[in-house]
Amino acid sequence: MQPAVLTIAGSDSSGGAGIQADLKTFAAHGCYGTSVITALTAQNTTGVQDVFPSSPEFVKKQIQSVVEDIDITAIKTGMLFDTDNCRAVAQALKQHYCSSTTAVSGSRSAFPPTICDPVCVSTSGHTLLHPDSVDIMISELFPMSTLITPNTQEASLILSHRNLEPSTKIDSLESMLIAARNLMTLGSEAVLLKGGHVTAKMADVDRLADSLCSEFEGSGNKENENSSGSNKCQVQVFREGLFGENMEILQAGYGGDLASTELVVDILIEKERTTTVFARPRIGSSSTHGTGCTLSAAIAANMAMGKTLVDAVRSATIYTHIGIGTASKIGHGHGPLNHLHALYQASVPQRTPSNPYPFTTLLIERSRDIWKAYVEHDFVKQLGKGTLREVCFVHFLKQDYKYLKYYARAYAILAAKSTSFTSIGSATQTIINVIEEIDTHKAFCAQFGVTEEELERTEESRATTAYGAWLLDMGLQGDRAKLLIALLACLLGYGEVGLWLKKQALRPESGVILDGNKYLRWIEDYSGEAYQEAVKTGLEIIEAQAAADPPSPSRFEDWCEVWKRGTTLEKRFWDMGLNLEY
Ligand SMILES: Cc1ncc(COP(=O)(O)O)c(N)n1
Repeated sequence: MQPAVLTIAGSDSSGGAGIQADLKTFAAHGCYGTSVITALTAQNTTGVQDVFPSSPEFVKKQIQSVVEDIDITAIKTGMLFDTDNCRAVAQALKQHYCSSTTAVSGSRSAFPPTICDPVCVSTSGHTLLHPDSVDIMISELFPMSTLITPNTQEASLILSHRNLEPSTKIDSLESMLIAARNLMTLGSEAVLLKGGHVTAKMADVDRLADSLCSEFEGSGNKENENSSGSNKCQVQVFREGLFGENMEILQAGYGGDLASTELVVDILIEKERTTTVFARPRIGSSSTHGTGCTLSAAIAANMAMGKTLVDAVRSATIYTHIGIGTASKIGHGHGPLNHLHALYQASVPQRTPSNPYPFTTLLIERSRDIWKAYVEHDFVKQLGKGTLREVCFVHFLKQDYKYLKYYARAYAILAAKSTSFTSIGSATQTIINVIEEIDTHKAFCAQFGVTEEELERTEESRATTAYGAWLLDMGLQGDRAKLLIALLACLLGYGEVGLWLKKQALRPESGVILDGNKYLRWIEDYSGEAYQEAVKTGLEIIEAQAAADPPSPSRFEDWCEVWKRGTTLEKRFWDMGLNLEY
């Protein structure tokens, strides 16, 4: 299925914004792009040199030609330039979509999802919509729009035309929320207010989420990727490419100041009580020409593919973010984004100072539930409280001893698949580390009355064999990256568990106690410097691999499956520990 999507916008001769950005974005999403040109611009990355508008009659004709022949699944509008063209667009669309006998005349439900990007002024400061046309755009186009997507400057301009607050500067998340709510009164079904020009930090996002939740009588849920079950209100916060829950291990490796990371935040309001906040790290780049066009085109394409509005906006913000992050320098001014990144590589954000582990963050985010089930397993909690039955711990230790043999052998395969002395060396070093870890194991076991002979004689449990054999299989399948990811779930998970337990111990209500805990040494080992250093090295290797050879979307999906499987097998290993299953 290749849904047809229509853009009604201006042409950008430099190819970064307008019609050209839209068509590339549609293509990148697997949609068939059609276009109605409202104006030609003589434009490049340094500015707009001239504009030559299409006549309103010709705009209407183009729309009729397209919609009478092709079944359009979503529409986006961009630069409309003047009052006559705004009217022409509204009339032609109404004429087609509201004249059919089945359509409720004039009602928005007659239209395909319609995204209105109220383009008013170019980034370079050139007028793209006559100031006296703003009123017509509001009265004619907003009521037929599923979503409008102004930036803060456009929002100020639009609101000032209706004497609504804040008519001047929108420079904080609080003023963005007020503006977005006021924009909701202008007739569109939903509003996405883009905060690219607003400076925000993590604490600002938390404060906004808290105030939204308390405003809605605490029935909202500000957890990442969760929504409240109540249909009365919904508050969601998406933090993309930023460390979230159960990512102690990534934050520890980061070593910077997360609180000072500059974020870009967009606010989506669908209904009075349905608000979604999208936050991501700001990329310091001059390749931002056409960002607004690209975002609205991506939302339209995602909706044409059947996504809900929230999902469409979420993936469009990620698509656009990666487009900025992977852009090549083109032209002498504000260059275009890389619209086609999704065709060649998966949507993995670039490494930045605020997140040096974007690939790993994405892997964890993609299978967050399994990861949480693994690192916050009952076995781990009981171990932290010191209530874990000794027989379970000993059983686990014996099986872990068996497992580590597979683990070391898998690293030997990794060494064989490595082509530089550095990578051969680091795989070999891990084998040496594992052998040293075995000594710790033996010492532990001795402490619990288990001799080395008994360890060797232990029968392997099914969970151990399944996990170990799978690791070796991943090694034999060919892709070095796949093997690295297969090994990562273990390396990272134990580091996370060590740090998580240490953190829990600071919260008396968690019940985790380190003083007098008979498993303290285990916790100390995995939260200790040596193990954490090994984790850091592992993270560096996997991130370097992903950055040096960015995966295609399908290869990335394969990798996600490997990660998910590894995490599941780890979780089953704890299950086995608790249930003493052989
Ligand atoms: C044809 C056309 N449409 C839209 C924009 C806005 O894009 P930007 O805000 O990046 O200048 C533009 N410059 N040209």
